Amino acid sequence: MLRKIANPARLLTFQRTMASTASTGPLVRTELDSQTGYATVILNRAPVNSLSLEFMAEIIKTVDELERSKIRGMILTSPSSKVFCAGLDVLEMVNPSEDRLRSVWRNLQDTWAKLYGTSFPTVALINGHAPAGGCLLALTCEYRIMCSNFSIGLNETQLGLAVPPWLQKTMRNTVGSREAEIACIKGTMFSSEEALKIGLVDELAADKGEAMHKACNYLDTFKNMSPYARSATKLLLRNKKIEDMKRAREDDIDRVVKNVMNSDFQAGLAAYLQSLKDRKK
Ligand SMILES: CCCCC/C=C\C/C=C\CC/C=C/CC(=O)SCCNC(=O)CCNC(=O)[C@H](O)C(C)(C)COP(=O)(O)OP(=O)(O)OC[C@H]1O[C@@H](n2cnc3c(N)ncnc32)[C@H](O)[C@@H]1OP(=O)(O)O
Repeated sequence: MLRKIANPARLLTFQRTMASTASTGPLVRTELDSQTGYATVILNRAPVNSLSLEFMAEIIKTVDELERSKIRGMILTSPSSKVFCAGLDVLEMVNPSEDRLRSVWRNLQDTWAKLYGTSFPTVALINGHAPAGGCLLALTCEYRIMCSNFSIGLNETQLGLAVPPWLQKTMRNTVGSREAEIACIKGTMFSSEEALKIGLVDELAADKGEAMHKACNYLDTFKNMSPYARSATKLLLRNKKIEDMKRAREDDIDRVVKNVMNSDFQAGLAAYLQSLKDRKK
């Protein structure tokens, strides 16, 4: 839970330390298997794949390129041994300029929409923790395979954030209304095993190798199917939700701006950032 913080100077130290953490190589790497036509998309923003404005722009660009390349399937994963994606870059929420905050939120909406509406089949290979925005990325995929001993969930309320309607709906479609309602309100983080039990993930794997094997198995189920029939059906199932999000997107952005610019939220966020640092001591 969030605590109030008395000393804003501690927050500045945290900001500097996190901003100095650089990724090596491109923010998103893609490996294409020319035999199968499957692309592995590797989220590559060290140390925890937190979603900054620029990182989300790269993800969107990558999906656009994959659509143009007519791939047969996508596996979304991380090079880390511990973290799939740690959610939004929390620094994007620390005293942001309103313009940047609006752009961040717009990019998050677009990242969700782009991944949710791909014509090709998608698998999330969740080889590490996936809180908040990390769970969002996994939920956009058609199928989720998670390695054991990690956690996943929409823990936004624990951070003082409301879960937007379009994300609530995605969760509802995946785990059912009752589980989604309780999980979103409480901000529950599920262990891999619990996530399997409620249907938040479809399969577990002992390690990344096994998860990759299972991911290819899922994609192989479409090998002899007309890509047109497959994608048309998927888009008929999903397009309305994307259109609904787009129709309400300005209200959604206004709500987030109000939420994040609020001084109580900023105080709570400072305490949360400090608690992340303290965990390491
Ligand atoms: C901008 C507008 C936002 C408005 C939002 C409004 C509504 C949103 C509602 C729903 C939509 C979806 C959006 C959700 C919001 C979010 O995603 S908020 C982020 C939530 N994520 C977390 O709370 C995760 C926090 N991190 C952890 O729990 C752990 O780091 C981990 C992921 C479990 C990994 O643990 P591990 O021990 O391996 O690593 P460390 O903890 O040592 O972390 C390494 C390093 O990375 C920094 N870091 C961790 N998480 C983040 C992050 N999300 N953003 C930026 N940086 C992060 C951490 O501080 C360490 O840094 P160092 O001390 O400098 O080494």
